Amino acid sequence: MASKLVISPFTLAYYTYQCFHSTGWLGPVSIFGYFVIGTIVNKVLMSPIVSKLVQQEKLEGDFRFKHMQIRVNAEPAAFYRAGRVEHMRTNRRLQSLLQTQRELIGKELWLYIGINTFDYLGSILSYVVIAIPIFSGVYGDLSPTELSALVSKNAFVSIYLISCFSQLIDLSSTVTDVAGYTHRIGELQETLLSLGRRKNENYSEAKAGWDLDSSFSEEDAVPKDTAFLLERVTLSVPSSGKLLIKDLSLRISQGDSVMIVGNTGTGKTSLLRVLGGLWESTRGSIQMLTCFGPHGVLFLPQRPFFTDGSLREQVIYPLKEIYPVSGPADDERIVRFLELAGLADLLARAGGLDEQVDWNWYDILSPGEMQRLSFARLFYLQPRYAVLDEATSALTEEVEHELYRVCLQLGMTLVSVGHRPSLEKFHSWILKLHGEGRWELMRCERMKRLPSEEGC
Ligand SMILES: Nc1ncnc2c1ncn2[C@@H]1O[C@H](COP(=O)(O)OP(=O)(O)OP(=O)(O)O)[C@@H](O)[C@H]1O
Repeated sequence: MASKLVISPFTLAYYTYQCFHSTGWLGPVSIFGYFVIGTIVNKVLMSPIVSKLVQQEKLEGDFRFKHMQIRVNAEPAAFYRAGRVEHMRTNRRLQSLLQTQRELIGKELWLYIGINTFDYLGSILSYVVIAIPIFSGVYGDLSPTELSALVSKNAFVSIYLISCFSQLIDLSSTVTDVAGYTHRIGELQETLLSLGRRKNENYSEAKAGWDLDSSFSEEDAVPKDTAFLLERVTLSVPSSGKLLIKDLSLRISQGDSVMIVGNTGTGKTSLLRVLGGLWESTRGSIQMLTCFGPHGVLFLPQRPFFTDGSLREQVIYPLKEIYPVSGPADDERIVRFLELAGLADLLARAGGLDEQVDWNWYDILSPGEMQRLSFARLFYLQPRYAVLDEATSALTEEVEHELYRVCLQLGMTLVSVGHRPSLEKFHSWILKLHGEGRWELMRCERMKRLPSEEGC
């Protein structure tokens, strides 16, 4: 397509000149007029195709997403006996995709008819251009031999000029495809750019990336052993504006583990999202003063996350390579942490640390095992601060006790969201969220209540 577009202006200019030379002004003017009409008709036929193509791409994405959703949730859907309803819903998406594809084909049909008609009439036009001067007597004084030589020369030039235009018109179908895809990609880019521009001014993060030796300058007023500093933070749900926390001031420092409690929907996970910089606070400032990563801050989300790959890759995630050095020492550490997490048998099930398994980790692990594996990862990465969002909800109190004990033994300061009172003993502070912006901060051992305005 690009080569045709680049070469076309030169061939058009050359054959326009040749055509003018052979047939006078009548030839080029009628051919150019024909091209203008063809372009207008094509434009009218192309416009609805672009928007249909964008719609088709969106529906195709929705259908693939639904397909993936069923694959991932096949077991829960089977427990609900939801085969029929899921089949109906998936079918509905497929039908709407097929309907759009049919409409697209219908519109493309008219475009193809337009293109072919233009090609067909173009070849007739070339003979009309040649015939007019002959029948109007311009070449009346030529002998039949001279006339046939002239006709053959003129025919070549005008046919070639029309064919140059036809090639441009033939590009219409390719142009509509490119325009549709470009439009869709443009929409994605605009969304990403607007997200990038909406810089979170209330949030600052210590050196991005996995900085293992991060430290702060001496002049820094905040002690080096502080992970988060929140000043009068107000937090609302972005989509609905529902107020969750109002004017929260909090400092989370080394050794001062905090447990966040509260009813369902009061904003516990949302507060962690704000700490992690995923959500913006409505007001106030949040500083993450310790870098993210091993020896820094690590988040354990409510839903465990596993990647594809070997058991080792699950444990060291999100490190790409084995840190600090590959080899038996690292293998021993991983095995020891798997044992501490209560997953000694997993090594045999996976066929070793580096066996490339062909299963989906979500399918072969129970919810409790997933949480245990997440803890094995935490033990391996050994952050200074671990932010745990209901990370032991599928485990018994005894197992929970053991895992938390190991975390503290490894020197981690914890920020946990949890519901069980048995967790309190691992924390120095309890932040209780009451909803609608209200909260209270309590010292854990003595449960000394502090007024909302004071920080930790
Ligand atoms: N991605 C989201 N988009 C819009 N609203 C959300 C989103 N996630 C949570 N919410 C809403 O924000 C409010 C707080 O949710 P959050 O997950 O923080 O509650 P929680 O206290 O952690 O609850 P739970 O104890 O059930 O985990 C809820 O009303 C919830 O519906």
